[in-house]
Amino acid sequence: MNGVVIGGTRSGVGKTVATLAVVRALEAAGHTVQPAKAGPDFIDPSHHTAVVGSARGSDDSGNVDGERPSRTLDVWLEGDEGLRRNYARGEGDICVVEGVMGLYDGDRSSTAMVAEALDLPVVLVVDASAGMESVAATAVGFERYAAHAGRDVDVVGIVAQRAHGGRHERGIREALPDDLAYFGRIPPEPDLEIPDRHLGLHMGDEAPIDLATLDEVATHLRTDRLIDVAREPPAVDSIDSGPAREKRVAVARDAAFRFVYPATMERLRARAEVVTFAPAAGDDVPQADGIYLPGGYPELHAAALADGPALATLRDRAGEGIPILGECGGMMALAESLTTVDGDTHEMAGVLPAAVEMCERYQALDHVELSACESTLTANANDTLRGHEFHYSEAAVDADARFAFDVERGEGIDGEHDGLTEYRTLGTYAHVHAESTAFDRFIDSL
Ligand SMILES: NC(=O)CC[C@H](N)C(=O)O
Repeated sequence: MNGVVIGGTRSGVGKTVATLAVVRALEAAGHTVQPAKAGPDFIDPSHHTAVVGSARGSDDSGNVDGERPSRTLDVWLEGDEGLRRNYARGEGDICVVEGVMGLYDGDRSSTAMVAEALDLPVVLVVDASAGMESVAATAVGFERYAAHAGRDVDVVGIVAQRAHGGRHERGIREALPDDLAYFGRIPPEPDLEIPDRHLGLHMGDEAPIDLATLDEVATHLRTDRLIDVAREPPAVDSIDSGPAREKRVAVARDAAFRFVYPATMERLRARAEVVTFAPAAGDDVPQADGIYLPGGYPELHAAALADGPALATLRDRAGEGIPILGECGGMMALAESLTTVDGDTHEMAGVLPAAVEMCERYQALDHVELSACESTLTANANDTLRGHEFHYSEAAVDADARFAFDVERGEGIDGEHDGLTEYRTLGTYAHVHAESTAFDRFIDSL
């Protein structure tokens, strides 16, 4: 599958809107598009997933999987090879990879590193709201910087963000040197701003960009030129992740439990039967050999969760020794209680000895690395796991709480540890990626 990377000159330049418009423009030209996102984020991919194909986001019955979910490409979490394997499992004839921050920013998994690992060309999104010839100068700088820094980054052209047509656009285009293509513009348009994720944590289907507006914007993009520059990454061998087992894993999937990397679902499905259920919509937990509760927004559905049957069933299953893995929001549902920012406290499953409280600001947002102090559901003793943490809550744990992981990098639950354990239940603030060994170990433990 050919691909392009949409990189930005900085955070907040409008990469997400440019990416969504590129996706729509390519679809309008008859292509099947696989969206992807550099970095570990769950929010931007949800915006991609919501505009791709016929997918129009979720309803509360728990349908949160779009037709072609956006893939998470993170060099630090997956390694170069893992990243290429993940990319290769995408579907479509062209992959559009949205970058993270400014093109060269980030020392663990920058957009430049993702583009290098996949050998994909970079289309640079440059803010044109207050410039014309200087837009071209900026692009030349980003292109030349690669050689200066000894990087294998191929900036092939620009999308001018917040550019008017006519004289403005012409001025930008004519100032570009021959080796930088003009891929079109995003007009200045207030309706295209996505509400700040840090305040409201808007997912793609909760704050959708109006599709008609997006499609109008897409008409200003030069898809023919994008198709010309798109390239295919180096080939990879698929890895054998272990034999399929006659086991069944129940995965919570609804508006409360929605932070799942597509690669994780694929990995689980490759080795076990996966059944999904929607606890926030009143589903009970299906019969299964193991249960996975991904992260999400249990705090927004705390009353529905507390009223439904799933939490009590989780408590019973945990006591029976069924392996249960909860990540961040999933761990919160396994805790004793969850207090929202309004001060309401809801009883949760009561499996893990922690009282979780939502805070006004995010408490952690970064890559994490954990080392296992004991053999646990997702790791053997001394294994290291890489993941991502992003949450507004904090967890107050009982004095005799048992942790399975030391935190080598990141915050974990108390700054030093992650992985609360009781019975065969494990709850982490870390979300681990399927290219780590965690999910294979989980399947092996069933
Ligand atoms: N990453 C997550 O699962 C987030 C959980 C929850 N919404 C919080 O902010 O704490």
